[in-house]
Amino acid sequence: MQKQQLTVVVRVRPLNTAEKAKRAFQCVFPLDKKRVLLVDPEKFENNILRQNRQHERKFEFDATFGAVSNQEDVHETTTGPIIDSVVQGYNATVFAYGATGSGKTYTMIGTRDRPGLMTLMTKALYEKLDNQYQVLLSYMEIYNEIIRDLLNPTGGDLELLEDERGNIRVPGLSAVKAPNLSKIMQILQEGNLRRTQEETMANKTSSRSHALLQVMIVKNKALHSKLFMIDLAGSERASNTQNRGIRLKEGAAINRSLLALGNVINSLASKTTKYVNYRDSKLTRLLKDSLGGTAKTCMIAHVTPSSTNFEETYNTLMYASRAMNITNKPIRNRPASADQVYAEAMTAIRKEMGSQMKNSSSITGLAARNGAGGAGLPERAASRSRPKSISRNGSLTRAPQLPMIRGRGGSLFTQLKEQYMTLTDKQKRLREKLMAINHEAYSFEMSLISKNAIINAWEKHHQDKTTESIERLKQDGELQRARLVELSDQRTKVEKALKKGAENANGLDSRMRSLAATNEQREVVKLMVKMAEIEAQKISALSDLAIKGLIMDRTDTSIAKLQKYEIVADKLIDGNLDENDRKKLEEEYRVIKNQFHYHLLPLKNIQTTISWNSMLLPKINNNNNNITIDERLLTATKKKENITLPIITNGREQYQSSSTESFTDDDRVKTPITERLPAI
Ligand SMILES: Nc1ncnc2c1ncn2[C@@H]1O[C@H](COP(=O)(O)OP(=O)(O)OP(=O)(O)O)[C@@H](O)[C@H]1O
Repeated sequence: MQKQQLTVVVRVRPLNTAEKAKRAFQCVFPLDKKRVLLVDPEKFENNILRQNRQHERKFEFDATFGAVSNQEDVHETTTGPIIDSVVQGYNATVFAYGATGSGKTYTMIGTRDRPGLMTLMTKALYEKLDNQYQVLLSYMEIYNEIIRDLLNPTGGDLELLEDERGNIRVPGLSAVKAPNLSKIMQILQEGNLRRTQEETMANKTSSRSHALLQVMIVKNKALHSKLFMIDLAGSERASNTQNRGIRLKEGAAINRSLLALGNVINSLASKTTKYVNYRDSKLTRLLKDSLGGTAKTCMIAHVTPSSTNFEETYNTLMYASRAMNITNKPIRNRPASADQVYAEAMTAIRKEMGSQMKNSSSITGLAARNGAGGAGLPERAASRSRPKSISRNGSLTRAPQLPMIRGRGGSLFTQLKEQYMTLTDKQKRLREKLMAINHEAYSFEMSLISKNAIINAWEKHHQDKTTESIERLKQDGELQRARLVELSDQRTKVEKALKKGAENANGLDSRMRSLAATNEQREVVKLMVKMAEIEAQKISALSDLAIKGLIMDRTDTSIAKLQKYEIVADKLIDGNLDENDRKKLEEEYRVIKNQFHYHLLPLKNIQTTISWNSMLLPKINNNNNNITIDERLLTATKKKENITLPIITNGREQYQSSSTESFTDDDRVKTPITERLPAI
């Protein structure tokens, strides 16, 4: 188990009293150390939907734990070996997956009497590290794609940044030393109380967010290794189609991150995929340097044994079992992705080209043996010895001319072909790099536009005052600006290399065309050029998609900000507040209100923002360097921007008439929202 990169284990918790009261019975049975048996409780019922499903199914994992296994058993078998890797300097991630009430929090956090893996693993780390190492703990949650510090609840929403070495950072996230076990337990318990929770049918205190404990091991002031221990949100929420409103949004966010996590694990386990897309969710972006590479990953899938939860259990075991299959047979079981289809097509075409080239060289060889076009043979000699054949009208004619690749000319064509293919691969890698740079830069640009607008609006009206959130916006803005400068440099370099590569490819293309002596060779050249073009188009399309994804993220965040704004407005209206509290709340209200409005600005500005994609597909994109956003997206954005925000006057919420709201975007930047707010 130690050598694998991805370990998948399953834990089945005991049947609880509520389940027993409902006369639920056990439908999952651990068979031995690795296998579990799932029995369909509706076995004897005549359910048409289940007729084709197996009634009993065995699943095999790296380990299984039943009701009699305790926290130490799980730790010793599963996560204990991971600690050794972390001590050696490798990053690692352990995550608990499963439906609500299946025991994820119990395994990861546990109780005071039965501490979970977060405590046991941290304790094991302490025992193995000497005093030249420092251990720092951070505890955060991701709820609806928003990161919050669970150790500092007043810290607001946190951003994700990636430095030039690819290290992921969350500026503003607190990191504390935890000298002993009871302190770790205290941190976890307190943090957990701050987690977004809600009562579900299966669990009174169900966690609706992903909770991440990050343990950083520092040696000589440098990061030695990083360990993530994650209690994921319940997977059932992701698949519940009855959800509406907040639950629907919550489900969509959970679904998205669990799907993204699954995709990342798929790609990492595949031997053929070079590009791993971490960007689809905050969760995977955050884990970028702790999943993959030499990092160890362990998934602990959780199920309840209860017959009443059969569907969830079935889904969880299938998810875990897919992860297992990937580990054992990486290529065969991997779902076909666009990349894989492309890679396979490329291999097929290469093979085809290879055999075509072999044919042509064997013909050439024959021709050479016959003296036709043989090295050093004069053309006349070659034509003299051409074989003759009988024409339809019976007269003797010259046989069709054999390929005329002369000696060294034939091998030169092959060499050029090889060079062209190597260059195509190199261009592909450069384009992928450029795509990643574009994506990161674009998200920073959007974020900076709104940050600047909020700060300007604030400063115009409160020159002498500042708030914590404004300070944080400024600090984050500085970091983002610095990163943008770096990205811009990187982009210039990559673009230069791409341009040079394109020139070389053109040169090779013309030389190959002039050397191609047969239809087959001309066909090969055409195919290779076409393939290179398709490759460029594919990456360009992927890049546009990724940027559209960013825009969607942004609208999602704006909705979350609107919800926050509503909460503060409600407090202002309802609360029996004293003067101090009211003042504080009003300030917060203004900042959030500005945040909501200005957050949407970049979505409109985007049409005039120069695309960072210019070099991804020069031939097609050169005439139109702007990102084209599809109409639907713009209409959706417009609709959201037209939301009229209420004004709080004397503790009452009032809506402006539509005429006062009819300002242009430029007005909006110049005239901050605070200016249009009457004094409260
Ligand atoms: N292995 C176990 N042994 C004993 N009790 C357990 C075990 N696993 C879970 N439980 C109990 O089952 C209940 C639900 O567990 P828990 O809160 O850990 O579920 P969860 O998967 O984290 O749920 P949610 O996703 O809703 O947060 C808790 O009361 C917990 O103490």
